[in-house]
Amino acid sequence: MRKKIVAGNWKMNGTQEEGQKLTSEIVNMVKDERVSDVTVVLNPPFVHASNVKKLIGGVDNIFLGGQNCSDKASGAYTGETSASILASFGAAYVIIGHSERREYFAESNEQLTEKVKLALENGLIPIFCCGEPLEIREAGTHEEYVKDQLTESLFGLSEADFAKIVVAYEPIWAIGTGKTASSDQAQDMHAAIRAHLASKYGQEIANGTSILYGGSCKPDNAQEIFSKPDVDGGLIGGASLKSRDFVDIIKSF
Ligand SMILES: O=C(CO)COP(=O)(O)O
Repeated sequence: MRKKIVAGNWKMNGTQEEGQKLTSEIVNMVKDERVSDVTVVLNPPFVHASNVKKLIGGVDNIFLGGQNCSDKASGAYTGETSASILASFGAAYVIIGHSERREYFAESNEQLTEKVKLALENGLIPIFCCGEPLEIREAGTHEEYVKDQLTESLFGLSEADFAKIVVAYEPIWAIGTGKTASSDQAQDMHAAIRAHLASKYGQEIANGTSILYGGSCKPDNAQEIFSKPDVDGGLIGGASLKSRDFVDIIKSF
């Protein structure tokens, strides 16, 4: 059985007070409503790490994650946060290769490989993002595009390392646009991704890899998307900033 995961990506949102309120509300709802069969990951801006870690303290299925980490281990890289620093604050996951990082910070597939390696060396589980822009979807070459992203960043990993990776498919045209992929579009891509992983790492590892969908996932479409056989959860942006919506998405399996 693959792990079911719902991860909230707060992006660059939330004051200290807002982050604490949001986290407390999510923790209370998850406890009160006995949501225990889904792994929940909160990925706040780095400075929230201690507060969030403290607040999720007693709940077994809620974890702290980062939205990014450096491709360097340590040193004079002003403004960066390393995988080891993140791990020392109690993080268990880290998002790597989000399309906003690729686009606005020009992150290359090679740099993402370094980030993945450092995350793994420090005991963090990478949530590796892939996904195509609109023009690629319209040209009908989206499967090749996404497969290439995975091949270039991940296929140098050993089997043991690859088996720890979580993949998130986020079509760029669906992020923050209110335009979600249909559940069939998500399923088709997730199945293609799994087949691609199997071609390199074998069916058993591919079958054990959780593949999350991201892009305008909301309480009213999550159930339909999560019902698909190759969709193992979601990476949630906007709706992860509203505790009720986020927990309703978690409960959509
Ligand atoms: O980018 C996303 C999560 O990483 C998705 O964002 P939205 O849910 O706001 O579309």
